[in-house]
Amino acid sequence: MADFTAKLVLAPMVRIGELPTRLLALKYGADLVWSPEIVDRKILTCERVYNKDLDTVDFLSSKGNKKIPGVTDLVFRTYRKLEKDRLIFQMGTANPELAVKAAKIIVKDVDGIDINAGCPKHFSIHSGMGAALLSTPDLLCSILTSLVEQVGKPERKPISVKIRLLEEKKDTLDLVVRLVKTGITNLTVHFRTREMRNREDPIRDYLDDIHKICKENNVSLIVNGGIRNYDNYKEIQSKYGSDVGCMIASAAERNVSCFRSQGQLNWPQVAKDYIETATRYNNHPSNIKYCLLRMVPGTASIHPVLNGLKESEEMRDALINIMGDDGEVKAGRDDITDDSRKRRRDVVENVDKRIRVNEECRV
Ligand SMILES: Cc1cc2nc3c(=O)[nH]c(=O)nc-3n(C[C@H](O)[C@H](O)[C@H](O)COP(=O)(O)O)c2cc1C
Repeated sequence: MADFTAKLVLAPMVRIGELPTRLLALKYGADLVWSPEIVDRKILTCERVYNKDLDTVDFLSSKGNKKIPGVTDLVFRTYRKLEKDRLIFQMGTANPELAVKAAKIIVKDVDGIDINAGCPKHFSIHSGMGAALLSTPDLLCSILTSLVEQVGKPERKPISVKIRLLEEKKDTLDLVVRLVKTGITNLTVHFRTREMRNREDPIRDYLDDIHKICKENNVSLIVNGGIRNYDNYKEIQSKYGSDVGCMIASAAERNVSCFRSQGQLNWPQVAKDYIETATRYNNHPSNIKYCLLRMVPGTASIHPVLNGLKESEEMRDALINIMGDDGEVKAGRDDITDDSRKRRRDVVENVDKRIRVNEECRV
């Protein structure tokens, strides 16, 4: 059974936390990785398929993907050989019965089920999910106890929850006291309130109180919010206790090697590693592009090159053959094929055109 105590983990992140990012996070030193949030109703439309070409387990939706019509029906993919014992599946739900039904579909292929009770986005809260559950603690506790009794115990898999701070300390502590009695194994607290943005400093004023309640009830605590890298994780542990875990989101979105105890790698190296992993596991090109454009700084000359590409192989070519180790577009490479040279010329011309247009706009 996955143990959360004192672990350094990759946060759940919609779109970012697909298989390639999770595998890289594990490679670079994360102890556990969270899937992006997937809502119960979506899981209920899925069929489990073993993908023998990739050796992955895929969950395919019979309803397709509304955002990219006709393009993909892949909802979730896991590579058990590397993720086994380390993958926590995050679910969005506002209904105990649906949560249990959905969890039963997925539970054998993951190592824990986490409930999202912290997302402040409209799509979550308008249907009572995410941070809306902080205002309906009876419902949240009933979801958690149902999952613990009907899925966690029979399948021997941990059930956990991720929350944010409430406006008042007392309300937050009252909620924590209730949550730790539901049978959950771990509590993750994003130490910001629902109204706070990620760029604001987290509030850790009563982390000790939350930690004490967790400890007394044998529930592990993972601290989230503003943690940038491995050294930060060690600082948090030395300040708040060696049994405290840490979860990283935004910093891993920018550079997933932040989990390395030896210090993070430079972004071009990580981007190359990412594209190799993403193409190997046949990740969707639009998702590859989305993730790459978050890790490649907007000031790097390869950024507009990537921005102009659609196919995975083109992005791979751009990062492996066109970009130098410094993250800039290389000049004068003669060891590349005619095809990639032509494509390179096209994209470089494209960049030149964009630069010219930008400069003309500034005048
Ligand atoms: C791109 C992105 C997607 C996110 N998606 C989710 C999600 O699916 N579920 C969730 O509980 N939180 C989600 N979050 C919130 C993070 O898990 C985390 O709580 C928050 O970013 C604070 O951590 P940080 O300061 O390390 O960024 C997301 C954050 C980002 C940046």
